Order: sequence, then C-alpha cells, then structure tokens
Amino acid sequence: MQNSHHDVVIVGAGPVGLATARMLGQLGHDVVVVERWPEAYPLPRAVHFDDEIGRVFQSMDLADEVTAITEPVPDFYEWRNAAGEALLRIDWSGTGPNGWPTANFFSQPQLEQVLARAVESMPTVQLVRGADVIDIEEHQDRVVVSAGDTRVAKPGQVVSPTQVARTFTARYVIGCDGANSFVRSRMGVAMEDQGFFFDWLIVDTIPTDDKQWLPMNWQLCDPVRPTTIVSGGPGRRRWEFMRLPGEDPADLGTSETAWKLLGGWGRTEENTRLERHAMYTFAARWAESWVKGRLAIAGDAAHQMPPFAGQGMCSGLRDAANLTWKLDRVLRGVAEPALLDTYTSERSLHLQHAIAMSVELGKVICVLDPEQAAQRDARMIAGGADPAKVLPVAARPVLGNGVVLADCALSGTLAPQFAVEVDRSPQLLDIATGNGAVLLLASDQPAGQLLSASVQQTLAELDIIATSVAANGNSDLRDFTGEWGRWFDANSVAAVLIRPDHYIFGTTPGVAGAPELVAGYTARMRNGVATVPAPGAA
Ligand SMILES: O=C(O)/C=C/c1cccc(O)c1
Repeated sequence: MQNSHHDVVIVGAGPVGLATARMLGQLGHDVVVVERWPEAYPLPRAVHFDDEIGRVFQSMDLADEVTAITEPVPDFYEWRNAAGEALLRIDWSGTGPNGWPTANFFSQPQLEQVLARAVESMPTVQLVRGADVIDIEEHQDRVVVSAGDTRVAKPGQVVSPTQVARTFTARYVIGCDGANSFVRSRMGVAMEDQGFFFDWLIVDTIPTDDKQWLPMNWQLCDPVRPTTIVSGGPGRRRWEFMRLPGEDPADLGTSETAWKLLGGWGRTEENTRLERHAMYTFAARWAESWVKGRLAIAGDAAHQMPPFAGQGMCSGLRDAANLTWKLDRVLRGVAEPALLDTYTSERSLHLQHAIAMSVELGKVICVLDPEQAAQRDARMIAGGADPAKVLPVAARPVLGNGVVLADCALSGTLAPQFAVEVDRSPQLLDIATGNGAVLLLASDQPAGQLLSASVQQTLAELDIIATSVAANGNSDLRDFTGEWGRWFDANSVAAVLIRPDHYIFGTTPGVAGAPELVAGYTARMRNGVATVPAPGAA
C-alpha cells in the first residue's frame, strides 16, 4: 500500500480545493489534492466571480489565463416583472475597486483546467485523481487520510470503495469536498440552516446562432414561471427555471422538459446545444465551525447559498484566501494554531452577509402568488429599482472578530487595488508590492525614511512590505490617477495595514501611528484570538 507524507492534504479538486493548493504551493508547502473522480468533471456549475476574486486569481499568478476564459459584464444585472418593468438594477459594469471587472462569467470546467494545470506545474503540489477518501484518523501531531480507488459504476455515479489503496499523512487536512463533505462529517460540526429551500431546474446551453443577449444577465420575476437568464461564460447561456407547486422534480429534470422550457425562449435544437440540465434545491446554510483540531473545511463544504447574487464560488475562494496565509504561518511555526480559529470567526460573519444578500434576492424572485408579486412589483418600482432602496441588506460585508483592529471603521473590509506607477510603469498595487501583507503609507517620502530601524526589522520578521504612495514627491509608488489620495482623504487615514488576503487589519489617521499599527498586528499574529484595541483607545 502506498503512503505519502505532506504538509497538507486537500480533499476535493474543485475550484476551491485547487486554489487552496495553489496558494499553499506558492508559499512553499508540500500539498496533495485528493479527488474522488478519475477525470476532471466536464460540465458547468459555477459561472460567476466578482472583482475581489479576480484579484485572488491575480495573486495566484493566473490573471492572463483566467481572463482568457472569462466574459466581463458590460451592463446592469436586471430584475424585471412579467410586464418587463425594472424591479431592480444592479450595476455589474466597469472595473471594481479591486482592479478587476465588477462581474465576470466563465465555464467551470475551463476554470478548473486552468487551476489544475497551474497546480500540476508546481514542484511541491500533487493532484491525485480517482482516490476516494474513506477514512480520516486524527492524531496529536498528524492526520492520516485513507483512500480507496474510485470505481465508476456508470457515468456520473461512483461506488464507494471498501478497501484502502493508499494513505496520505499530513499536518492538516482541508475538506473542499462539497455540500456533502466527508471531512465536515468527520469534524462533527452542526449546520446553521436558514430554512430557505426552493427547487430549480438549471439548463446550460451553447447557442449555435449569433443571437445577442441584452442585458447579459437578468431575472424574469414572473410568478407564472420565475426564470433566470444569464451568461454561462464565453459562448454559453444558462437558464434557471423555478419548479412550480405540483410539478414532480423528476419530470422537471428531464431533457424533454428542458427543451420545452427553452422553446418558450425561442431556443430549439436548430440554434442551441443542450450541455447540461440538473435539478437543484437551493439552500442557505453554513457550518458552525470551519476548523476543528487538524481538520478544516472551505467552500460548499462550509456553506451553501442560493445562486442569485453569484456568490457561491466567490465565497469559497474567499475562504481559501483567508485560510492559506494563516495556515502558512502555523505550518512555519511562527503562529500558534489558535490563529486558525480566526478563520471561522472572520469568514463566518462575512459569509452570512453573502447568504443574507442571496436570500433577499431569492425572496424577490421566488414568488409564485400573483397578489404578492403585484405588491412586490409596486414596492420595487416605487423604489426606482435602486438596490439601496429596494433591498434590505445595505451595509457592506465585513470580517468577524479576528486579525482585525477593534474600533477602526475600515478593519475587516477590503483594501482597494488602485493602480500605481513604479519607474513610470503603471501597474496594479499588488503587482507593485508582490503577494503578502502591506503597510501602505500616504506620504511623498519613501517608507524607508518614515519608519525606524526597529519597526523595519519587525516588518521584515512578519513579511510585511512597507511602501508609500503619493501623487508627487519621492514616494515609493506614484499615485498617477489620484485615486489613492482620494481614498486616504475620504477615509481620513494616512496609513493602512493590508493583510495577505487584501483585507484591512487597521488604519491610523497619521503616518506617525504606523508603528503602533504594526505592533497591534504583531501581537494579534502571535497571541491568537483576542482583538487588539485601536491605537490610542483607552
Ligand atoms: O456562479 C454561480 O454559482 C451563480 C451565478 C449566478 C449569477 C447570476 C444569477 C444566477 O441565478 C446565478
């Protein structure tokens, strides 16, 4: 029997598992990804990522590869009633604060191919397909993952093996193994469920004509048949049809029904290839704890949400970005394992925002009663289809308690990624600074002249890059668009400490407060769980 030793075993080779492997591999760790299916799954599932996740792909050195398989959104994501009136218009056009298009559509098999190629090219990362995890044994200093060879009974169906064919020993195991996660079941954690369940038929197609789709993405809020019409990535279209009361899910989930419903949209075998159709029960739930001992979960293994905000995969990739820089420090022995507890506390609150938003959007479209639909229409039309007026979730998402400064307005929110100039060459901030934590100072002097030798030594020990940005003068980075200046001014801050996952640890009103900011971050990283008071707080 084969046995191999690693720093981390990742169970599941979907986008979240592969991204987690890529990020840990970039940090030099020995990682194996264990996937039960012998071949990459060829059919669509997730189709959307936002500007934050584009930045995460960029940090994985995959900006060009991902851009090449992606369709950015040029217009509004519209929600219309049966009469065609706008109920909600969400601006998905343009570039977001993370320096990437606000909304992007792709086909998951293509994305997985990009990610799989990337991890397979890394000397310390291995991808093992066809290995079905059947046991996980946790010891004080290691975890042993046992896998059998996958037996495919018929296309799309595996029979769980009973015999162990190989074992993988590691210091940590991360379950990126989907909604029915085996790793989660081994952790024995409870799920918090919002009780939001609706059945929908998802239909993925490849149009063979040259039809234009305007707007690119929209929702038909017609109680006769609530329907989603969105991109499925370049050259693809997705429809989602809500199951009506009395409809049998088995009847709705046939290709005959898919064609019948597509027919109502003028899509026939003459102009369309049916790529996939599947029934889904949308749910809104999350695990109460995402780390237990040496086991962790991420992505659908940790949470599921309705698709209407396009945040399912985005949330999973946020998990990967949050977990990997912390796990890196624990694996390197420069942080206590207690640092990993902040993965749950930070991400869970942020995730609950995404779930609340997705459920609110679900409440808009999953309405089958004509009376209720008419009331909804009147309310949303009166609100001018403005998301700020017609949706109840307005506050921006923020990380929960963790490696964040208390009493600091920007702590736990995303830092923007505006462009800067280095040696007259324009580039996005993270390209200029490289991956990792950044202390960004609003000053026309170089950071090296603003910080004492001892602060600079602490920064080096914590792998924090210190740099300054200003429109003029001798700053390290030139704010050639003025966007950084406006951001610092609007928030009344002059120093910001940005974590490796691009979230803000904290800010100070003056550059002079930077050493205290660094001291707070240092304490937080070393001590684990308690939140650090803001500089100057009593
Ligand atoms: O990527 C996904 O999982 C879902 C994307 C999406 C975007 C917009 C509307 C939807 O119903 C789904």
